[in-house]
Amino acid sequence: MARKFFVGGNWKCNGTTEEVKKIVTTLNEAEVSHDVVEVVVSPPFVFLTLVKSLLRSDFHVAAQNCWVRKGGAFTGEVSAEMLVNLGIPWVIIGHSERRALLNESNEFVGDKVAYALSQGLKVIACIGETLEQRESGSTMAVVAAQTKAIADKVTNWDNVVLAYEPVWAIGTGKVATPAQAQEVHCELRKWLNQNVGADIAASVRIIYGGSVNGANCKELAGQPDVDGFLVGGASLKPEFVDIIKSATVKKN
Ligand SMILES: O=C(CO)COP(=O)(O)O
Repeated sequence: MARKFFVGGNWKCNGTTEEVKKIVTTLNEAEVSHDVVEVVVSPPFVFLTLVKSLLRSDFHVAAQNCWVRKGGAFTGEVSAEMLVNLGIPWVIIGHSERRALLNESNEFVGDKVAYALSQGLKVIACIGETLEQRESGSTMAVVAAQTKAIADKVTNWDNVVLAYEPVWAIGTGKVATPAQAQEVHCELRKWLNQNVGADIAASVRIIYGGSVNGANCKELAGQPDVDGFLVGGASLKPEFVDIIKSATVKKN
């Protein structure tokens, strides 16, 4: 099965109403065919309905997190049921900023992914090693353990996109080289093949995140196991359109 190129824009904790409207206008005017690329933008919770109402219908919206189980007495949380109720199709789970700053463990992330899927959401599940882990040679062990915690709880991977985001590349301007990204994506696909199944390994999209911009996206997109991007800083700028258009590299 061909893996459709996927470009996500993670706006993180950024934006005002005016800025959000401006970004959406830029996206709506972009000459991009959804035949070659699936585009999903992820504003903060408070802007989800605004973005959904203004954004072109061939692009979709993701929340940046959701609660691990059914909603209830969990002050400050937003449940998967609420996202479904608002017609939000996607959610990002396990971003390294949440893993590091909010102590989300591999198991907690696995539980969240499983619960969100069970409610009908599609999930962008994030994994990735720190600089220290890379330098000590444990990159694959780390990302395999993160992926295993998801695989332990998930049987149907149809609605999962795996985002490999090395922590040392996030927001640092220090992008992984195309070879570094390809190496990990290829190993992850092998891991999925051995531990989850051949069909799933062949069909799951593994996207790269970490300092992707308009200048480096094409070469990264040219790697056989790079199926798209999860973009932070550059997704707030007009160059996000160039990143979306890097999908055409796969067509050549
Ligand atoms: O964390 C990221 C996307 O989720 C990547 O962020 P940057 O593109 O700003 O490095």
